Amino acid sequence: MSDFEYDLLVIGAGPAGESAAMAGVKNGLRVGVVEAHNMLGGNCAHRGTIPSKALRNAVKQAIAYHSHPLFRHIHDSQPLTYPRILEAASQVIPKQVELHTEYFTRNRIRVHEGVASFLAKDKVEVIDSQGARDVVAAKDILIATGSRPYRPTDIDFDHPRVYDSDTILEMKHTPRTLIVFGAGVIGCEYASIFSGLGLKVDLINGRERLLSFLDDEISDALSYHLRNNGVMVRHSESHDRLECDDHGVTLYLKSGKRIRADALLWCNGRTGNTDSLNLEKIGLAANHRGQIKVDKAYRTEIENIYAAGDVIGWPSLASASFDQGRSVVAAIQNREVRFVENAPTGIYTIPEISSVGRTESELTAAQIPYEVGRAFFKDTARAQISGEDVGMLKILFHVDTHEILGIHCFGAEASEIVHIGQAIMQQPGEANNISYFATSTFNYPTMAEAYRVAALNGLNRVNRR
Ligand SMILES: Cc1cc2nc3c(=O)[nH]c(=O)nc-3n(C[C@H](O)[C@H](O)[C@H](O)COP(=O)(O)OP(=O)(O)OC[C@H]3O[C@@H](n4cnc5c(N)ncnc54)[C@H](O)[C@@H]3O)c2cc1C
Ligand SMILES: NC(=O)c1ccc[n+]([C@@H]2O[C@H](COP(=O)([O-])OP(=O)(O)OC[C@H]3O[C@@H](n4cnc5c(N)ncnc54)[C@H](O)[C@@H]3O)[C@@H](O)[C@H]2O)c1
Repeated sequence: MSDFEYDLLVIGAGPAGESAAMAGVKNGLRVGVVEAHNMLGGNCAHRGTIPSKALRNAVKQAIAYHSHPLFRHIHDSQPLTYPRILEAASQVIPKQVELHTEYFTRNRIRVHEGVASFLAKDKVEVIDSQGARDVVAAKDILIATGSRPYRPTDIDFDHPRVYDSDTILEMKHTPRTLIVFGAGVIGCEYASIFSGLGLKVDLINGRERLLSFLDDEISDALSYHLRNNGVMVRHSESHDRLECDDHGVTLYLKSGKRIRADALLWCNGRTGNTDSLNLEKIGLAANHRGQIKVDKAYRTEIENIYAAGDVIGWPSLASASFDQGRSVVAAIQNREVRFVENAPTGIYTIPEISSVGRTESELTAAQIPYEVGRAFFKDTARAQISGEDVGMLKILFHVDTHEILGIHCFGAEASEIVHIGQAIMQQPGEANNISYFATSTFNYPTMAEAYRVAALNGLNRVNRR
């Protein structure tokens, strides 16, 4: 017996779950959603993408204000504290919740508030915070439960000076020094935020270079600018132990180094939210990172159960999750499914980074002859006017066909700028050609000018051969 019945039941109302629910309703399915949190938006809106981007924006505005000659005469006696920027940044969350709630209301999608766990392949129970229980049945079920920070057992996350990317959003003071352990995307973004706020930051990287999936030149630029902004980047390190006391933390690294700071932000990895789902009941297992394996139609090993978003692991992006959710509905309805790959990267460090397509190292390894066209932001009128002149756009293209193979950018608005190139790169056949940028007229002054400069730079190099 069940209390509710649907065509599609979505567990989790983050980007993957929400987009699947919307696509389901628009395509004629009866859709129900289960969400453990008492507000919509998922971890994306409450703990991940949105708060971290809002924090960064607040810090960037403060940096611009303090460094702009126009405001130099204004003396702000109040120091900029973390709680102050957190308060400013937090204002976006209720707006996000309102937006997401409106989507569900307008599309008349019922949201069951509570934690879902499987009773059978087509049935889940939902227990709410008061202990009330509903049984919900559906032909197809999507697991879109997202992820949370990975917490190794030897780190005391209950200590008031130890944070992860969730609890840092509750920090009530402004440390003077901070260790950011883990230099993945989250670690690099938070290192930028806190160094922008004036903290002395030690960024501990387990690998030999920062964000090694990036083009080497961009990764090197990030290291340079983080260091330039006061971040001490330490590569190839791993932790031995962490000692905490009333005044701070001491991190002992396996290399023998000992680093002392007022607080530690642990940013090393994420775990899929699968432990509450009772997957054993239906014969489904998650891997050691709590992630569920899917095929290219986002189907798990059980035919009517799908998974999307962070719970399936790579690429673990809100951008990809939105598209994966829609793809799940296409799969359920036997329409053509887009497996989401080649998502651009948009990394909100200071400076910002974005790229799409292949890197120089990948093209070299694949023995594809390419040429490089570069434009430096300092040489564009728009960047000179805005004063944000740190940055570069780099276009990689095939030396014979001029097909664009990769676009790599760092500097202000890089994550927007990359889309101009992406649009051309995704054109079929010969329409994907760097000459587009040399033969089109762009608004001036804009950052699109960088594409023209980079294209001409690259084509001139080919013509010199
Ligand atoms: C600090 C940080 C910054 C980030 N920045 C970016 C960025 O700039 N750009 C980008 O593209 N991505 C970014 N990401 C990644 C992005 O936030 C995630 O990829 C995205 O949120 C994943 O969406 P999702 O739908 O899988 O789930 P989530 O957003 O994780 O939501 C899952 C939902 O499922 C619910 N849930 C879990 N278990 C159950 C259960 N058993 N029953 C009912 N409900 C349940 C949870 O309450 C939650 O609301 C960032 C992540 C972090 C942590
Ligand atoms: N701007 C953005 O696009 C943005 C911003 C922040 C986060 N994110 C997404 O969030 C995800 C997580 O970011 P991140 O910085 O934590 O790291 P990451 O994926 O780079 O992981 C950091 C380190 O932790 C290890 N690790 C990961 N999960 C683990 C687990 N469960 N157990 C043990 N070790 C584990 C990894 O091997 C790696 O060495 C990324 O995949 C990223 O796509 C994106």
